[in-house]
Amino acid sequence: MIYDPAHSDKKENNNKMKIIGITGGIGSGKSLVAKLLEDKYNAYVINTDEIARKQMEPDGISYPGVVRYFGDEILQKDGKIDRVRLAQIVFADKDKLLKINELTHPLVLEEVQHKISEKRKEGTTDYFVIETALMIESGYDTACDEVWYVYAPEEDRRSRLKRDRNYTDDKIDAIFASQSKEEDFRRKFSKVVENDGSKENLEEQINRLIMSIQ
Ligand SMILES: CC(C)(COP(=O)(O)OP(=O)(O)OC[C@H]1O[C@@H](n2cnc3c(N)ncnc32)[C@H](O)[C@@H]1O)[C@@H](O)C(=O)NCCC(=O)NCCS
Ligand SMILES: Nc1ncnc2c1ncn2[C@@H]1O[C@H](COP(=O)(O)OP(=O)(O)OP(=O)(O)O)[C@@H](O)[C@H]1O
Repeated sequence: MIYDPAHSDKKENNNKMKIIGITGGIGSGKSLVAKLLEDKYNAYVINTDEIARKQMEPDGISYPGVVRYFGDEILQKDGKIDRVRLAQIVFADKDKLLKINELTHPLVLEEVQHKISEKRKEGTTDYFVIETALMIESGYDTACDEVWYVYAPEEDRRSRLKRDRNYTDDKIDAIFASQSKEEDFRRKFSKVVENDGSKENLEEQINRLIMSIQ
């Protein structure tokens, strides 16, 4: 069966807006899946990396707490947070990673919840999509009707990150080590998108998952 937005009953009743969490390790293809949902299924997508980034800008809500804890060594001359430096610190030290999570995730979750209410009120969105690598650590899944885990083999993710973002092997290793493992994701989330084939194959899986939503 193919999804047909014209016959979707969700448009008439904004309470039916479904909240889908898209998770998976770095470079697994979450953004690609989210983009497909946006383009074909009238979805509105938010990305928690982007929210966290905005909130850590000098006028952002988490900036004071992060700077208080990590000190001037993470600041650039212009007062902005030096993200390269901060990444070196948190991805090399588990306690510091936990600390940055503690300082940022509750504020990101608040913003996510605020956006959900806004979109419910507007009543024009069928699917509200929360894209995050940190579904398990952050508890964003508490806001979701269902969560899809996007899987891709580590070697594919590594080569995409090197090709598209110029990441080094060391940076990739540090981030892989800082995130939940495949078995953790599979244990927690039963709906899986296997992103180890073509884009067409990905589209078919997404169509099937959308059709399975009650
Ligand atoms: C460490 C920071 C400064 C690096 O910034 P940078 O611009 O280089 O990278 P970006 O934000 O795009 O993240 C790169 C990748 O790292 C991964 N990642 C980011 N934060 C975390 C984290 N806390 N734990 C594990 N992986 C993470 C994500 O998969 C992301 O795709 C930044 O990621 C950050 O502030 N992280 C802590 C806040 C956070 O957890 N944000 C993510 C979702 S709420
Ligand atoms: N099936 C695929 N075939 C080829 N390239 C792909 C495929 N899936 C994703 N990619 C590419 O791999 C890169 C990583 O994908 P994407 O940005 O969607 O991952 P992500 O999970 O959102 O990463 P992050 O955790 O950093 O947000 C992108 O450049 C994307 O275009």
